[in-house]
Amino acid sequence: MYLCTAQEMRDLDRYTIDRMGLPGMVLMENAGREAARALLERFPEAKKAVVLAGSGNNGGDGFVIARHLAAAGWEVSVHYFGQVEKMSPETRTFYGVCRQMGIPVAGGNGSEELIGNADVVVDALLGTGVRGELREPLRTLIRQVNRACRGFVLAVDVPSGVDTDTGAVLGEAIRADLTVTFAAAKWCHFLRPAAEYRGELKVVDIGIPPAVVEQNPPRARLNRPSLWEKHLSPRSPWSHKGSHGHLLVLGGSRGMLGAAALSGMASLRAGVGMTTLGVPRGQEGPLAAKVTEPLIWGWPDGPEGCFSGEFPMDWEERAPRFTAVAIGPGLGRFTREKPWLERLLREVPVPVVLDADGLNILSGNLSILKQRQGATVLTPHPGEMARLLGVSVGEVESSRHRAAVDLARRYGVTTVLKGTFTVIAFPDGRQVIHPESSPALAKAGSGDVLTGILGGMLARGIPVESAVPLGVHLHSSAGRSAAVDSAHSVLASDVIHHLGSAIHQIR
Ligand SMILES: NC(=O)C1=CN([C@@H]2O[C@H](COP(=O)(O)OP(=O)(O)OC[C@H]3O[C@@H](n4cnc5c(N)ncnc54)[C@H](O)[C@@H]3O)[C@@H](O)[C@H]2O)[C@@H](O)CC1
Ligand SMILES: [K+]
Repeated sequence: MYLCTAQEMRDLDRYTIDRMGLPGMVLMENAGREAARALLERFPEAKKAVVLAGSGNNGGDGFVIARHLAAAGWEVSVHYFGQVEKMSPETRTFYGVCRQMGIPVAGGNGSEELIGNADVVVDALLGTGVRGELREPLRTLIRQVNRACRGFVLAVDVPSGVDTDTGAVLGEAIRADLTVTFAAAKWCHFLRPAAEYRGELKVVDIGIPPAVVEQNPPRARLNRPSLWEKHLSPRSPWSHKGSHGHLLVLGGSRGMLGAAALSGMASLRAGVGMTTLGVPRGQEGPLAAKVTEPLIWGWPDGPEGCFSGEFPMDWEERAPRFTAVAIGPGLGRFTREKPWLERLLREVPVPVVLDADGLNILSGNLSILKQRQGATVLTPHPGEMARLLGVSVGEVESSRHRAAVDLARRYGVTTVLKGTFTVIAFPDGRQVIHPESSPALAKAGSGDVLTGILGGMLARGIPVESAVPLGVHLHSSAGRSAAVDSAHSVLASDVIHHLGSAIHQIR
C-alpha cells in the first residue's frame, strides 16, 4: 500500500480522469460512499449527524456522505462554508442532489449547540487542497467543533487543518476519532503533530485503476509483508550454519557489554547462522559469562576497557568470513576512533549497519560512506540524526521523512529513522514507513536489538530493500507480542524471545 503526498494524489486522480476517462464525479461518489459505509458499519442504528462541508472537493465528499447516511435513515444536516458559485462542478452537483433529496443544507452556521447535539460530526471542510494557515471562519469553526463536540468525529481524507505533506497543524485542526482516506494513506497520517489528530485510520478504494498506480508509483509505501514475504521461505533441509550467513558485531566496551550481547542474540533469533561479537580484549571474559551462542573475538583494547583503535593481527584472515558487519552497540568513544571506523568502512565489502556511537563517530565525516562497496544502513534515533545532519532535533522531528531521505540520497545509504512510525529511506529516494507504533520498544536496549535483527537479515543475504523493512517489522511485531502483560514492563531481551513468534506469524 502506498503513501502519497498531496501532489502525488492529485496526479493519480488527474491521470484516472484525463487518461482513463473515469469521471471525477465517480471518484467522488466512491469516496463519499466508502466513508459513509465506514460510519454505517460502526453505528448499525440510525444516528443524528452533522456534516460540515467546505467548498472544495473534500466538501463534495461530504455531500455524498450526507446522501448515503440520509438514505440509511439517519437524521442528517449539512452546513457548508464558502460560496456555492465557487464550488467545483462535482461538489456543486452533489450539493444540488442533497437539496433535491430534501436534506437540510444551510450556508455557514455550524453553531456550537448543533455540533454539541450531534451523535456524529463529519469533517469535510478541508482535504489535501488546503494552502497555508487557516483563514476565518474555518479556524474558529474548527476550534468550536473540538470544544463542543461530544459525539464521534469522522475526518474525510485528512483532519481539516493539517498540512498533507508536512504533518503541520495550520493554526487549528479537527480532532477526529476516525479518518477515512482515499486510495492511499497520506504523509500527514504518520507525521506529528497531524498524526495525533487523525484517530483510527482506514484507507478505502475509490476505483483508481491499479494500472494508473503502476504507471505513477508514489515514492513511499507502507511497510507490508508484500514487500519482503518471499524472503521468509522455510529453511532448506540441506542447509547448515554456514548457509545462513555470519554476522560480525563490533561494540561492547566496558559497562556496555549488554548492548553487544543483545545485538548478537537478536541476530541469531532473526535467523543468521553464526554471529561473532568483536569486543575489547579485556571484555571477552565477562561477555563469555553472559552469552553462550555467539562467538567472541577480542580486539586490541585501550586503558578504559574500550577499543584501542588498532586492528587484531588476524583481521585480514578472518574478515572475509563475515557476510555483514554491525558497528555500534555499546561501542563507546575512544582515541583514534575515526581512522578505525574509516578503515572498517573502506575494507569491509559486505553490508554494514551503523548504530549508536558508530553513528556519532561518523558525524562530520559522512563523505567516507560514498567510498563504500557494500550497502550501508544507518539506524539513527532523532538525536543521532540531528548530529549527523548538523541540525536540531526539533528540525528532524518536524520533518522526519525529509531528513531521512536527505541523508539517504546525499550519502547513498539506507536510513532507518527510528521513533513512532519509523521512516526508512533508500538511496534512490524511495521510502517505506512503518505504520505501527510500539510503545513497548521505548526502552534501553531496544535499538541494539534492532541493529542485531537488521545485521542478521543482511548477513543472511536478504537484499537491503527487503531486509530493512522486514527487520523493522519483526522488531515491532515482537515488541507487541512481548507486551501482552504490559508495555511498561517489556525488556529488550523479551523482544528477542518473541522474534520466533513474530517470524511465525508472518509465515
Ligand atoms: N478527483 C479528485 O481529485 C478527488 C478528490 N477527492 C477529495 O478532494 C479533496 C481535495 O480537494 P480540493 O483539491 O478541491 O481541495 P480541498 O477540498 O481540500 O480544499 C480546497 C478548498 O479549501 C479552501 N482553502 C484552502 N486553503 C485554505 C485555508 N488555509 N483556509 C481556509 N480555506 C482554505 C479553498 O478555498 C477551497 O475552497 C481530497 O482531500 C478528497 O477529499 C475525492 O473526492 C476523490 C476524488
Ligand atoms: K477533512
